[in-house]
Amino acid sequence: MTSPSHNPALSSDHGDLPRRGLMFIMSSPSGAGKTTISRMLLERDPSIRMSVSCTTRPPRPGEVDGKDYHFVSQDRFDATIAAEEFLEWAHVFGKSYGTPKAQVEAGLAAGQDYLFDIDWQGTQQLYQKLERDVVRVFLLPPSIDELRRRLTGRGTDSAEVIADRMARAQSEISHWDGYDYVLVNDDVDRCYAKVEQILAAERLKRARQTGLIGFARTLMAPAG
Ligand SMILES: Nc1ncnc2c1ncn2[C@@H]1O[C@H](COP(=O)(O)OP(=O)(O)OP(=O)(O)O)[C@@H](O)[C@H]1O
Ligand SMILES: Nc1nc2c(ncn2[C@@H]2O[C@H](COP(=O)(O)O)[C@@H](O)[C@H]2O)c(=O)[nH]1
Repeated sequence: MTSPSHNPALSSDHGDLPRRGLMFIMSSPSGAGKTTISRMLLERDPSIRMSVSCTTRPPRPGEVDGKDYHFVSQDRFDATIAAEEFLEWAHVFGKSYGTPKAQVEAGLAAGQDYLFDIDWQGTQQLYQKLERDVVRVFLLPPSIDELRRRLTGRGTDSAEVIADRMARAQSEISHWDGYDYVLVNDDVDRCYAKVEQILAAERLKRARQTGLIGFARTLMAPAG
């Protein structure tokens, strides 16, 4: 039911104005916890949707095609690049990863928020293309030893893959200053709470509130 004080320029009784969606990017060295925090966010916040990437790496145990990634051949990946159907793509750890364009562009205009688990190269590309829509968050592990423990403890990768990811961790970490927010993922719940706060504040940014001009006009119109 509409409250007596309801202004029809508001999109809901909660005082929300129509707004453009945002692109919430989480990056980190492998094993710092992006997937863990992303899953919590997707479970708890129905207003954000995962941008599912394409990759040429094989699935890990438990990963589902179309949910965790679109697992594709290198030929298929290359054809998608040629057709300009990626918003961004990069080589990471010897494999190809890319963000499909299709759903994201239309969704943003309709107010849909998207979550991206992508590396620093992809983050730079998205920032160059869609700067105003992008929110960049970088997760750091509390220590390098803890990062190794997490990669080993996850139990999904061979010793060779873990060694490769550890060898690249410091170079990944060197990109921390290309992000808007940098969080140390020491305790999962504490880190998640900070992510939630960032998302809440970013959603309220004036520039995203496409309904603001019209709403302010209704308030400034001469009383009739
Ligand atoms: N704050 C934390 N404390 C302890 N363990 C954690 C924490 N955050 C994540 N982990 C654990 O660390 C391991 C790696 O986490 P996760 O898979 O989320 O990392 P990732 O950054 O997504 O890695 P990748 O880039 O390789 O996909 C998992 O086993 C996860 O349960
Ligand atoms: N530039 C992009 N990077 C991506 C994308 N999808 C994932 N990633 C990053 O790759 C590494 C490795 O991921 P993993 O699942 O194999 O452990 C990690 O840093 C991801 O953030 C993408 O579409 N574009």
